[in-house]
Amino acid sequence: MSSNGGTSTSVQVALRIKPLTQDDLTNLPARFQRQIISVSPYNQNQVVVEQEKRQIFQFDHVFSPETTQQEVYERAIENMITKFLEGYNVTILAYGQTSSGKTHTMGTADDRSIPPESKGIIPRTMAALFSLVTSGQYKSHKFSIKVSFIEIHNEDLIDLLGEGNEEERPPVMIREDSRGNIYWTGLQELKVTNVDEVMEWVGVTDMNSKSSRSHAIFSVTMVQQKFIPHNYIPGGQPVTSPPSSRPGTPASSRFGSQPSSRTNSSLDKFDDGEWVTISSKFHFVDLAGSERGISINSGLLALGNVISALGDPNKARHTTHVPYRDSKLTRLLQDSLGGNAQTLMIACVSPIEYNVNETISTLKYANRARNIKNLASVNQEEAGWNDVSHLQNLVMKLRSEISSLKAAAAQNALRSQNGGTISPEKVSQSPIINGNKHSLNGYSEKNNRISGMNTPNTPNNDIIGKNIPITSGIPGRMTPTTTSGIPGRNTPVGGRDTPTRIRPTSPLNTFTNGNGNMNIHQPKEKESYEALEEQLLQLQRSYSELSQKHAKTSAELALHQDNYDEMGEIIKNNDPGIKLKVVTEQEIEQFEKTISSLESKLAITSAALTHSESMLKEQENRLEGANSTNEQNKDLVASLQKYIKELEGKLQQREIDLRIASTRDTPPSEKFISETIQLLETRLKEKEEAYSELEEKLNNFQLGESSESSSSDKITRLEAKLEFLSNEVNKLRSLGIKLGPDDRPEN
Ligand SMILES: Nc1ncnc2c1ncn2[C@@H]1O[C@H](COP(=O)(O)OP(=O)(O)OP(=O)(O)O)[C@@H](O)[C@H]1O
Repeated sequence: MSSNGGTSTSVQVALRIKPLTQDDLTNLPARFQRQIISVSPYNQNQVVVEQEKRQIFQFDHVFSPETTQQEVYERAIENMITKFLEGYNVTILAYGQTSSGKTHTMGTADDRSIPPESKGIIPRTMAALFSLVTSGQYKSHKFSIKVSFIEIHNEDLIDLLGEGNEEERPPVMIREDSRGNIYWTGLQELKVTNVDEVMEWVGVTDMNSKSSRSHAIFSVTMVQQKFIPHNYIPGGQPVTSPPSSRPGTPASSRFGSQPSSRTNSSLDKFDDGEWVTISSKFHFVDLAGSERGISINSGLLALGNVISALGDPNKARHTTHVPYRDSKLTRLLQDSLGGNAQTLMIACVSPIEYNVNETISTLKYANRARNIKNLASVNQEEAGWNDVSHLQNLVMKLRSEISSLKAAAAQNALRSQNGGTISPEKVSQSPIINGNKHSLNGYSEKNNRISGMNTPNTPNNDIIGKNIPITSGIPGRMTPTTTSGIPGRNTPVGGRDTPTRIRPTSPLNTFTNGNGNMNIHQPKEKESYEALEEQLLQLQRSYSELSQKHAKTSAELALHQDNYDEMGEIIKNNDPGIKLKVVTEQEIEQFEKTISSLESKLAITSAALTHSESMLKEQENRLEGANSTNEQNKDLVASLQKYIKELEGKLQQREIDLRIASTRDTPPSEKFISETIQLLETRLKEKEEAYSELEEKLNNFQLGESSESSSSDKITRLEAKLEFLSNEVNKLRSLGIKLGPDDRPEN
């Protein structure tokens, strides 16, 4: 599978705000029904959350509560179908709290009872896909479309389309190929040819009863064969039509309609261009309710960690490890997040205040996902390069072309010898032509021999087998020529010449005029002849390599088969002298199940550990915050204490003033006087204490701690206060008030 370059694309994120439903209106107290989220009136891709503080979030699309299913499809999904047909992997994920509209949006639970306008993304996409692949636009393509549907519940993979008893089915296993593509085995994949069939399968799974704690993944795998003419201009119109089928392979049906065919000779058909195989997969993921993520669902937890590792710009810069293996969900979505896929996340939210915390958390989560970068590329390979029969045919065609060219060259040589004309007899007598004839005969014998040996493949079946290994069959096994007697064993065509990977050219087009007569210029002809011979040599080399590989594989297979047979014999004879432990397929399956369950447990533990770590970090941050608040509070208490002291001072002063004022009209009593004196003494004492404190500070004053002028200012202020107090005392004395037993009033 070649990657055609690869385009870096960000994960697209759409936000969908659900309308207030009858359920919300009846079940929630009216005071919580206030709508707190809306589309910004200034930017259609922004939402505004109105709470104590206003928050604005930006997305690639924002769908208001009024947006219809059709509008969501047209604005966000339609272009992804085009990408899927171009050969890109596509993933759409619906994220959000329970009842936020994920299933409604995806159409995961759609069946016949759903009115057309309410149908979700899956039925709309499938309808569009089938309509496109059967349209004239893709008439030169052959398609094979398969669907699968799985549920992930507590790290268990459940095949929703699986037949029979769940316990008896092979375990669903997640695998990664050498190119990093994720695929799964043991899963039922159903070939579908129209949207009704698809929705029937979806309908029988009863997704309406899907737990909000489980994830549902509906997947479409598409394999298409496309004919690319040699004079193909990328992005432009193909210049020629493709042949009806690849040579040596019967044409497979394209949902009833055959690709258009020309009335070309088989050589023309073959040489016009090449068949390429494009395979792509489309995942529709309806995630579990996000509010349960933290407490229950390790998949969502791991998804959060993956998004965080890929989407948080600070982390993404330093993180080399992305914890895909922490859960089955993230493992399945590995190539959709940061890998080879075009990905859209639809974040679903409720509009009302009651759900505000979950809404904000969804908005933040989705916003982070926008930073994830994928590297999407078309999954394409030329058809037949792993296919022996295809390569054999290629060798035959090239040999035939060389023979024709040799014949033409001889004819030309004779024509120039005879002044431009040539009789048929002369042609047949020509030694060159005889040589040709001989070689043509030789070729034709070989041709017969090869055709007899080959089992033509049906391209679609062959390709699907290679790309999506489903059950225990060996992926990518070629259709063998069975001579060894061992079922399924591949046998190479030993000792034959070898083709190599080249683009077939069209020499006949180059050398044939409109009437089909030869019109050959010798130098040109020689060049082409040499080029063809070179191509043939290359093909022979490559073919020989392929044969050797086949021989090796066959030998290995034979060895295994022998061991297997030997063991079978031992078991059959039940020889008590030999105690051999025979590992049966059932045991392997059992091991795989145990490994799978251990992996699940490990994933849950690892996800919980990651979660605990993040909780710990959060607690540490909170503690740090609390400490700093504490410090601030201490400062506040100190300044408040100071303020209270000041107020107390003022109050005392005010009391003194009042007492003095009251003595003006009536002579003060003994008690009054002694209380006033006590007050004044306290005040004086306080001032003295403050004064001595200041004096001490002044003594300890270090240069640089405070300016000299500010210290002297304080002293001046204190001196003024002292003066004020002694004035007050004098005033009291002048009123004849005795301020102590030894005091002498002024009169
Ligand atoms: N955009 C919408 N328009 C009309 N009704 C909607 C919309 N979105 C959701 N609903 C309705 O709200 C209810 C809850 O939606 P839905 O079942 O899709 O939520 P969910 O997020 O899939 O929940 P869960 O996590 O439990 O699977 C359903 O009755 C659905 O029809």
